[in-house]
Amino acid sequence: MQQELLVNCHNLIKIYKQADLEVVALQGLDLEVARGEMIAIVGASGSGKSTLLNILGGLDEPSAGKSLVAGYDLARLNDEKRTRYRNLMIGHIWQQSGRNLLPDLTAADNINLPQMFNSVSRARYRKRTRELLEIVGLSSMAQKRPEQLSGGEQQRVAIAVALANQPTLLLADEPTGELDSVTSQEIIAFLRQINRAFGTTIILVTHDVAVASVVDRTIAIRDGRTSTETIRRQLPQNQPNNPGSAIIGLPAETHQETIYIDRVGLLQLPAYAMEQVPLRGRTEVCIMDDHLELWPAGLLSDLMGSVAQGSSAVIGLSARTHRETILIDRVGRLQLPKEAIERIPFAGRAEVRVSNYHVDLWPLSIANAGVSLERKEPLHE
Ligand SMILES: Nc1ncnc2c1ncn2[C@@H]1O[C@H](COP(=O)(O)OP(=O)(O)OP(=O)(O)O)[C@@H](O)[C@H]1O
Repeated sequence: MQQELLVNCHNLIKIYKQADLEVVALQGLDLEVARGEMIAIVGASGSGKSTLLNILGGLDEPSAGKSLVAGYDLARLNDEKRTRYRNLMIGHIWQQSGRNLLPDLTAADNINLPQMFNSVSRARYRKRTRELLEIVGLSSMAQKRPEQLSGGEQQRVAIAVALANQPTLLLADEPTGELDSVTSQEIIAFLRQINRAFGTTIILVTHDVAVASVVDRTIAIRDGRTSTETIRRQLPQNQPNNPGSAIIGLPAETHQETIYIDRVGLLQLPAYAMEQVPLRGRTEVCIMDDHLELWPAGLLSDLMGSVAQGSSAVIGLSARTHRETILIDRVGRLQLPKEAIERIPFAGRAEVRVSNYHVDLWPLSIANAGVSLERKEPLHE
């Protein structure tokens, strides 16, 4: 990742202890977020999304692992530093309006409050509140209490509250969970505008898969670990996606997934790859010069005829290509052969490309060459 990292978590672990019970909520999670990015975190209930957000927001302490945000080491904050971190660096938006806004205060006073806690002068916070109400399109609602506002308007005020102290990182935990789909889209689009206009880094937890088309990356968490990453890309027109492979069905703007590979080569293929290529049970791993190809076991021999007869120019494999058959389970989990991780420089992650008959894994450095991520320079206020 070329941009400055704002969030850098590695092997993050969170264990909750209750009486004699231990719940491992995060079990070795890796996450990197560049300054100015907007990413979504998705995952089943209980997968650890809120735990991660609470740690990043300084509301909870990690049990082990690296967790750095804007130079703050979240595992080593004393009370004073933690309060400063929460007040100055972080904006939080929750699903429930009651958690975002105080019901007895007007919209304007709700936005004033966090600034007053930060000892901002009255003149400055009133000016900032007026500006924020304008930004969220609610200037005329300044004196309304939350119950006098619609759900979408309440979340707009919540966004203004979260932005009050100009946070570096905005954390939104299911901010549209209680809204209808049209209002949800408006709020997500609005968060995107904030991200673009002010360069505020945003991490959004959501169940809404449509959000993937709005954010820069979507990271899926499974059982307290990062499992897949979907990057929204702009592929240049007329550029071959992958020389030497027939990638199917990728429009100019497409989603490609990056998966994580651990040190011993364990990985899980994304669901769509498993749906398109019948790899279940066993797969043949072909180690090419710069990437790996995973073929359904037996199919290659059928296509190439006898290996002893040489090579197939059509499918680009020579008889000398190193091949090995490995096991793969129903949900796409497998362990790459040692030789594969030694020969291909994955450095923990691979881009998945699905072809007609096979699934390819490319190291990011090679996969990214010539295919630029659609990113913008953050604007500062
Ligand atoms: N304070 C706590 N004490 C004990 N266990 C907890 C605590 N908070 C979370 N957990 C447990 O940690 C695991 C991860 O929970 P978390 O709330 O982070 O998941 P989630 O992905 O946000 O779920 P949801 O989508 O339902 O909000 C769960 O097993 C949960 O029961």
